[in-house]
Amino acid sequence: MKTLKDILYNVKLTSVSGNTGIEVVDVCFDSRKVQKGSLFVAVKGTQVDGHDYIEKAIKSGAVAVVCEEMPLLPDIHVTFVETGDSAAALGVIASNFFDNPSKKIKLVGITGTNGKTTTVTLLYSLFRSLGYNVGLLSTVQNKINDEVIPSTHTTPDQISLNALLSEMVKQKCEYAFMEVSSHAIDQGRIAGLQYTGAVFMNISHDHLDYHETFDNYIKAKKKLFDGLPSSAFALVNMDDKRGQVMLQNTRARQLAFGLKFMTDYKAKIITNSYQGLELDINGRSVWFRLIGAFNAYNLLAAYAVADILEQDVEEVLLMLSGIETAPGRFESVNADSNVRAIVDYAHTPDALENVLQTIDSFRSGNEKVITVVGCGGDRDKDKRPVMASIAAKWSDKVIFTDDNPRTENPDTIIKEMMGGIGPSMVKKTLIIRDRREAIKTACSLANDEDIILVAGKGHETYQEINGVRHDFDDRAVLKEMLELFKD
Ligand SMILES: CC(=O)N[C@H]1[C@@H](OP(=O)(O)OP(=O)(O)OC[C@H]2O[C@@H](n3ccc(=O)[nH]c3=O)[C@H](O)[C@@H]2O)O[C@H](CO)[C@@H](O)[C@@H]1O[C@H](C)C(=O)N[C@@H](C)C(=O)N[C@H](CCC(=O)O)C(=O)O
Ligand SMILES: Nc1ncnc2c1ncn2[C@@H]1O[C@H](COP(=O)(O)OP(=O)(O)OP(=O)(O)O)[C@@H](O)[C@H]1O
Ligand SMILES: N[C@H](CCC[C@H](N)C(=O)O)C(=O)O
Ligand SMILES: [Mg+2]
Repeated sequence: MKTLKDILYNVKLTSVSGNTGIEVVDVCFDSRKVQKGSLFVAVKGTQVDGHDYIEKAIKSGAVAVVCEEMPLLPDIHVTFVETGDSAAALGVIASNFFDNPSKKIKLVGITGTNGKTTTVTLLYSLFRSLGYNVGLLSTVQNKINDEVIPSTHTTPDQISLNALLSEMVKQKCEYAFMEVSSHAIDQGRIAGLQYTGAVFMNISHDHLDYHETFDNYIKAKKKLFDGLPSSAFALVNMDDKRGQVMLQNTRARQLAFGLKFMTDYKAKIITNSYQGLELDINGRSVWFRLIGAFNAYNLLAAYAVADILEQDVEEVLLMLSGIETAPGRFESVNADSNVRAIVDYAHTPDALENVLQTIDSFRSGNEKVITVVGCGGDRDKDKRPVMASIAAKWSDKVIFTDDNPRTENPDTIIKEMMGGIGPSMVKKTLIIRDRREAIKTACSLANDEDIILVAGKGHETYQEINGVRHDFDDRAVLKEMLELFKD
């Protein structure tokens, strides 16, 4: 059992009222989860202010409260701790509560608009095949060795994150590879963690609903590198013009990778086809199973991390060359059909353009490209017309459909997408809101050798409408429809 004093170690406090020697059984930032003996941390959120729930938390048994403003609550005999930043304090508290697991494992964080899941998944698989005990924290799933723990976020909250890392330590994991989202950095979810290294993949248009400006989005990502200790490494993609920006204020050892300039880790694409990628990496030529030029960056980043972590590079390349793509990332759907069908998680303009350009570069004759795509509700609205225009530009036929409308009116989302469709592109555009019907239509329109891309949901197995997740899997529906329309 820990005392409040133990778990406040290294937390920046502005004042304390009450006894810090009391025992704390649990740490909560949600009043609804408080039990007798909990510490409640009041965090200001995007929807509500956790400070409004302090009284409720105390009624439910909280023995101590961490907050940014002392509430005016008379006759309440709990300990109050004031801090300038509750979310950051929660990170440090959660680390202390779980005995600082990030100091007992080699933790590597990967950030970037696109490529995080792919790269952490490559690293997880690579280090497993090299014989290590490994943890994974990703959008698709969390893993502790071979055990799968479903993930709710790309980067979990402070408590879930440290609980997972602590379990990884218990299961003797030597390495943990985690995705670090910009939301997580901004919300203090990674505060208090000790990284062995961090990787920057790229930055492009996304999440402006949350960060409001692109500059804020860059600054959020940079904070990961600014917070690294001098013992860590900071590895950045030099082909992205913000790679250098990430390194500006870091104390960590600086390393770079890229395809365009001479850097520490350099790759050249020799062959890029549906069979995979042949790359020259630092002078060695190797075939990989992943498809698309963008995946050269993910493979190169994984290789660089493995080398920095002092793995045998020959063995690393051998193992990496056998690893499959992450679920829902340029995943081919195999059906008894002559149509080529791909499911991809492209939900940003850059990702969609990369995937469609890749498909375009593989065309050898008159095969048509049919794209089914939508944009998520309660997310960046500005990317909608841009994604629509990219989809139409690179496709012969494009079908706009629903993708997790959440609490928004799906017709409004599609209307905003249509804002990116000029008169010359209207005739190749169809609107079929029901995603199953949209995929069915794409399959009915496709002839032998044509290519169908279903973009935006990748590994997701649901369609979220008004808080309810209805079962839906692009891969399963696509397979079913391809078989329905096969010759
Ligand atoms: C917009 C956003 O990021 N929201 C995250 C945020 O919630 P919030 O700030 O909206 O919280 P809030 O509802 O305002 O509540 C504020 C505080 O009051 C507390 N509260 C609230 C109600 C109550 O009755 N009692 C109570 O104590 C809450 O527990 C919270 O501490 O903090 C919560 C706890 O960490 C997250 O679960 C939640 O993620 C929501 C569900 C979400 O959808 N987030 C997405 C956008 C996200 O984080 N995505 C990134 C990946 C993006 C990408 O890279 O593509 C991710 O890392 O997953
Ligand atoms: N290095 C890359 N550069 C640009 N686009 C990429 C890259 N890697 C993958 N993509 C595209 O982005 C999509 C998402 O990839 P991935 O899931 O690896 O990214 P992510 O950063 O984890 O995304 P999220 O923010 O949703 O967690 C892929 O399906 C592909 O279309
Ligand atoms: N991590 C991203 C995932 C987007 C996936 C897409 N299917 C959507 O729902 O918009 C987000 O939460 O913004
Ligand atoms: Mg991800």
